[in-house]
Amino acid sequence: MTDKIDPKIYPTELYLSPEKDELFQKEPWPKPFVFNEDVVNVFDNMISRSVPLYREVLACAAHWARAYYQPGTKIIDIGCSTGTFLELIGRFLQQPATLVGIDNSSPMLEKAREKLLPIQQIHQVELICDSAENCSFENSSVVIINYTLQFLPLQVRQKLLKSIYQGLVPGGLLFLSEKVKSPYPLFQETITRHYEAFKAYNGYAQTEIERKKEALENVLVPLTETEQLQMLKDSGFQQVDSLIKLHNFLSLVALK
Ligand SMILES: C[S@@+](CC[C@H](N)C(=O)[O-])C[C@H]1O[C@@H](n2cnc3c(N)ncnc32)[C@H](O)[C@@H]1O
Ligand SMILES: O=C(O)C(=O)C[C@]1(C(=O)O)C=C[C@@H](O)C=C1
Repeated sequence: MTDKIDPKIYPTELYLSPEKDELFQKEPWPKPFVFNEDVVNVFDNMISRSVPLYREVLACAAHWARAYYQPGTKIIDIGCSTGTFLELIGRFLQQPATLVGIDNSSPMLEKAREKLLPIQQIHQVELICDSAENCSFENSSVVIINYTLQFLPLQVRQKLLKSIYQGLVPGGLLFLSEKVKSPYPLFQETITRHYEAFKAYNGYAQTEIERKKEALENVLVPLTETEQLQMLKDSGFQQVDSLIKLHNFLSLVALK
């Protein structure tokens, strides 16, 4: 017999701060793009208006995290930003756990600390202000890395994925979301236009879209989906699958 279907397994309510992202409307805007205090103050609004299916991706990550979490191990969110995923999984998990957030931006972690106060009554929460490359992932059964690997230097990405693989317990899960690019220039052009229309639909003016695109050049460096999959396989993950893709944003799962 299959388990009873739990409607609560489909969480969609995220704890997002309402401050509107108007950063690229006037000088000075963050160029090159950086996760400084100005960005942090509007980050929840920025990411939820800039990443297609952001809510669905986090809900999906929470579902997979709950399914693969092993008692006595850690759930680690790399590039946890303001703690939105950790807050969601904290509400959603059925047993107390150790939830670890890693981010190298201290203003991000200040926001996260505030957001995560309520769930600390149930879970042990650890926030680490450091570069992911310097961290250990030992005794983790779930590692989430959403929209963060894309900001790391190319030569560091594979090393980080290998270190995550080493730290995961057997049966542990990696959930990875990234901005990707098409290997075909014509498709890339069409996808970009559609993505920019998505941003415009979410209230960004053309100038804001163009300024941010310029600010992100050489800061956010996307790979192709094939390259992402290969990197995961080369890091030791043998069972890798894609879950969500819209425009140039992709979510994958990989099992140890
Ligand atoms: C786009 S945000 C991630 C969004 C978040 N995962 C979410 O789903 O809401 C990228 C985050 O990665 C952090 N970051 C960038 N480089 C990092 C590194 N080398 N180590 C740790 N965190 C890093 C940034 O400070 C930022 O908070
Ligand atoms: O690619 C873009 O234009 C985006 O705005 C995407 C993106 C991301 O994927 O992280 C870039 C920077 C911010 O962190 C929020 C969203």
